[in-house]
Amino acid sequence: MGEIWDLTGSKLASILFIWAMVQKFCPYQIHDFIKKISNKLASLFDPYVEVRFFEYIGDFKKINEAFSVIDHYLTSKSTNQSKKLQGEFVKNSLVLKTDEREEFHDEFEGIKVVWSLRKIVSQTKSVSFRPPKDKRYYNLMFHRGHRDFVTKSYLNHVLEQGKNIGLSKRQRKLYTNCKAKWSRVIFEHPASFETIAMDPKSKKEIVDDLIRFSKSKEYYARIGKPWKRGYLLYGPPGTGKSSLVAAIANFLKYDIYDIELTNVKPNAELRKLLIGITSKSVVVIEDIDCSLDLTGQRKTNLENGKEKEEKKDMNQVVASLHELKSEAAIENQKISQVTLSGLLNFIDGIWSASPGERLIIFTTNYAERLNHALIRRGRMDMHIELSYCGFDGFKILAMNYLNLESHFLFETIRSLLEETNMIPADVAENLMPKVTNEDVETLLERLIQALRSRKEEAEKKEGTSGEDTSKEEAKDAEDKEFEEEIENVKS
Ligand SMILES: Nc1ncnc2c1ncn2[C@@H]1O[C@H](COP(=O)(O)OP(=O)(O)OP(=O)(O)O)[C@@H](O)[C@H]1O
Ligand SMILES: [Mg+2]
Repeated sequence: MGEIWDLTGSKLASILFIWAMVQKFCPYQIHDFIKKISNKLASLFDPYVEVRFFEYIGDFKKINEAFSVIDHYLTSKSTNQSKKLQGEFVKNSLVLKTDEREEFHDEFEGIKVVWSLRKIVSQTKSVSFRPPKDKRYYNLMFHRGHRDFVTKSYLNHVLEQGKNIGLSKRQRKLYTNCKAKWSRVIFEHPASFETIAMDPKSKKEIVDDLIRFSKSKEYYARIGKPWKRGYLLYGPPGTGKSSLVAAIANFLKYDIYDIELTNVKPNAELRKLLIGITSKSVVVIEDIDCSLDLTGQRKTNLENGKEKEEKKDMNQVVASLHELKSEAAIENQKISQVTLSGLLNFIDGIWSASPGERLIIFTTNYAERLNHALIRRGRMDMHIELSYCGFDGFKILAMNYLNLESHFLFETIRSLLEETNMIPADVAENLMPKVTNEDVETLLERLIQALRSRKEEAEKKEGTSGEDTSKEEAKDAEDKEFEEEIENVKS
């Protein structure tokens, strides 16, 4: 054994000596040539290919998206396998990651690869207070025989999975517009389909439609239509239209873009806003009927006497505001600048041309006031009515607010809800304790009381309207008698 080491040692010493001579006396061309040959020789004995994905592109200037997508993929897969983990607090929750020293072995369609997180330690001496940054990168190693498979199929799989994981984990945003600019806050609304009180059949239809839509990328491409869908939510105030918008965004894990049309000058600003809307988003225009110029029907109504008066009043208000020359007056003037055609262009034009899945939702209290062109199928594909609280809706609210599945008072509530109209917001309000320690029975009794008085009010109204009609009928009969008398006198 010792002899072998002696022999190898002396051979190694001779090779190093010759290499030193070559470096000293040979010209550079020969030097490079020998280097190339030695690299080729080395690759013959090393069959592995390595790919590095750096965290930053350039000099820490731009984040490499591939790195973060791979990070999502590996974090989700490796935490189940790794023996050494690292804990980090990310956005207020604990995330476990594979320790930097650990390798992660992945297998896809029978091909094995090895991932590791490495870093190039910075050698530069920093003059600032900040410590110099190390260059972190993910290293992917695989057999060179699988080069094509890994660089195409496997990496596509990693990027797709990583993107989906990233999207489901990201903190979603609520965007609102001030003129042509979006400002954003973190979107954290607790609404979900489980907590929305509405007819279970329509709820199922919406959920099915959303699932179908979110999985239909190829379908939309095949039929040559943009990957968009429009919903019109209509119903009285307090029936859950805004809550349903939040539940839809939560279900799809989309951002929300809440457009305030009265803040927008048409066309130019609307177009600018559009360009800023990203994929996987719900665009909402609440109370769309409140913008006068959006409703053709309303324009014709303005010709009617009562509405004419309203218009006159409006003009007076606007005029007096103008007199004040306040900023609010100028803003008010903008209301009339939003046009129906501007909005139709918004839905059909550039909006449709931009890639990615998007949902557009209009809400209104008066669906019948909207111009047909705006809500026809193809623009607003689903028309969803949110209405007064039924017994199914009540049971959901009782579960949300009281954690109550059944109670002997439920039957009384069922029959009262069948006999009278109460919006879910009012039912919910009655189920909320007004003082501490109010028990379930007291709250249900209060709701029953509210329903009974609502019913009595409705019956009284019906009674008075009945009286009114009989009064009118009596007056008509009197007039007729009077006319007949005159005719008789004339003849
Ligand atoms: N269908 C519902 N399911 C659950 N909660 C509801 C429902 N409807 C109303 N609520 C409750 O009432 C409150 C008001 O509801 P929401 O703002 O969604 O009504 P809306 O239909 O958008 O009213 P508006 O037409 O005035 O904008 C919500 O915060 C929610 O707690
Ligand atoms: Mg609302």
